[in-house]
Amino acid sequence: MTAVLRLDGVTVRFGGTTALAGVDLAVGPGERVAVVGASGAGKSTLLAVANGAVPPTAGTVRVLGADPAALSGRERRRLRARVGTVHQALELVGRLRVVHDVNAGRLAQWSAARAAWSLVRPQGLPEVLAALEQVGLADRAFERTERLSGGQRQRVAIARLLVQQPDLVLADEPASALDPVLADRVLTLLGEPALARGGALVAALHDPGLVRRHCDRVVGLAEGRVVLDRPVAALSATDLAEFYGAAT
Ligand SMILES: Nc1ncnc2c1ncn2[C@@H]1O[C@H](COP(=O)(O)OP(=O)(O)OP(=O)(O)O)[C@@H](O)[C@H]1O
Repeated sequence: MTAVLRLDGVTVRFGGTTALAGVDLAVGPGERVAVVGASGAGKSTLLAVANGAVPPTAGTVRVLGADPAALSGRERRRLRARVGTVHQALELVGRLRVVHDVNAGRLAQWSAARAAWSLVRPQGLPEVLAALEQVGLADRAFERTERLSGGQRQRVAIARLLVQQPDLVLADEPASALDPVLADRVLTLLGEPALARGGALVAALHDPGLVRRHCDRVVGLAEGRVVLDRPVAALSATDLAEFYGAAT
């Protein structure tokens, strides 16, 4: 069975800082993996390596069966269309209207002409409005993204992923600015579509409750190393809390 995501001996160094140190990780179809660990443990770097944004200093990465570093520009673009990322910094374009920020999720699937025309006349509007409806923002579609609150922007980033329909979802603290009810809803929305297509969800999460309710497996990082890799069902009630406690 081909792993959706596979890291073998991945080390990432930024100058003198080692962000990841020899990480091995294989994520299979249908898995929902929580990446946990203290600030600076390497969670964001792991996600950045997985989406091809950061090349490993050593080791190999395979995303949906391909090595991003070995692909041509066109192949990399095709792979990017199948990987959905919710960044910690969200990477929305505040001056654009919400509808365009949501459609940015499909740019890698569109021709340059269609992408440009979409800024004049938004393409695929029914899907955009349906995605915004799912995150409770249908009435904000034509507002400028910069006028939304932090939690609302986070939901725009989720809607972008919903129209993209990726096979691998990489989410960096996707619910950090949301109230508990919305956080649960967003985690469900993020995971279900990818899993239904035999894909996977890998999410850095700070809330042990979200990990328990929405993930099957926990990978704990400390100083760039994997120090915990266990099914959620095998964690005792206090294990996670202890790991978070020990990791902070
Ligand atoms: N672009 C970069 N340049 C230099 N150092 C970096 C860079 N990105 C990350 N680092 C360093 O690598 C280490 C891991 O950072 P990373 O952002 O992956 O941690 P994290 O677990 O996601 O933290 P947080 O929970 O605070 O987001 C840290 O020491 C960080 O300072």
